[in-house]
Amino acid sequence: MIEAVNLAKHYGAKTAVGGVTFTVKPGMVTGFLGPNGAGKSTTMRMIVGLDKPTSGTVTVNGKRYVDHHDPLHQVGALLDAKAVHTSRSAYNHLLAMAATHNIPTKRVNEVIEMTGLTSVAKKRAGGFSLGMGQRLGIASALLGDPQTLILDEPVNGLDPEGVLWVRNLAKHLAGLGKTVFLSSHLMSEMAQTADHLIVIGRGQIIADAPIAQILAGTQQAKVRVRTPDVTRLSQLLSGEGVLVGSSENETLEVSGVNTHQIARIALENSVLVYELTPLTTTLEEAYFDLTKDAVEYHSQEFNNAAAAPVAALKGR
Ligand SMILES: Nc1ncnc2c1ncn2[C@@H]1O[C@H](COP(=O)(O)OP(=O)(O)OP(=O)(O)O)[C@@H](O)[C@H]1O
Repeated sequence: MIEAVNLAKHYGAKTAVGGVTFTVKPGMVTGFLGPNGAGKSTTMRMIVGLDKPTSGTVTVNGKRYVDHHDPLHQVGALLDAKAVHTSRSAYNHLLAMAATHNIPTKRVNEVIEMTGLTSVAKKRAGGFSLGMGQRLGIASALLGDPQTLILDEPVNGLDPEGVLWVRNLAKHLAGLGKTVFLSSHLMSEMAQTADHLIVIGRGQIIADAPIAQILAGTQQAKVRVRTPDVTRLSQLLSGEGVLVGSSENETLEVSGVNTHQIARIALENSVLVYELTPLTTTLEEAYFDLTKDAVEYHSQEFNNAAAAPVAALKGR
């Protein structure tokens, strides 16, 4: 269990985390989402005592991280996979960590095998690829078989097999009753892994809810309707609380009425309908909707001007 109360971190005039209160519960996977610079890593670093809060408190399994006598058994964290002694082998890195908690060598071998590092365990960690480094970071987090796991971007750089493995691992650990808190920018992955989401933007909590509630609550459910009589059906459906949009020929996207109501209105007015499909909101859509006012670093949109040099090259 992780409990943050009014947790804040300021760097001079910059507010990295602006007084957040949340609980990460055991027995489920909690995803931590937010735009670049939103405060995810700073929050995670404060949980494990790497950054000192400016104000507020955060505890893991009931105590501040620094007050635990056996921190590796309490909380395993992957925060920066590059934070290893580069000339040390993966095996020796884990062995050194294990020695601090009297963890037997058998467990070092176990986590090496679990994370698929067996063939490179005796190689210099400094020469590892991004993905192998991530695997070593995850192995370090698992070493003490902790009750709470904190994984900052664990699938970053992993191959598809590794991504699937992290997903199954997170679910498995949550199934054992552990607290699993992980961040990712990969929405489709988060949608398949997390039970609960905490969304942060500009250092403030934007949402803290089960994933199903976030998907259901952010946007009105839409129905895609295909009809040759777009204009007439739009007029018939338009009304209070009903929004009708048209994205392509013979297609309407309608919100505010369900499929049954649309079918009835079409039938009563003899309008032919080819298709009625309830559209489900993806986590990506829900995320964009939630964070639209909290994005600090905006990317340039692709337009014809931006694409011009590419088009010019192609034309050569
Ligand atoms: N040591 C520091 N000194 C000054 N500012 C910092 C420091 N660490 C973080 N910040 C700032 O605090 C804000 C939050 O950063 P943080 O790394 O927590 O965001 P994040 O949500 O993890 O972002 P990303 O998704 O890009 O990893 C950013 O504006 C960042 O520039």
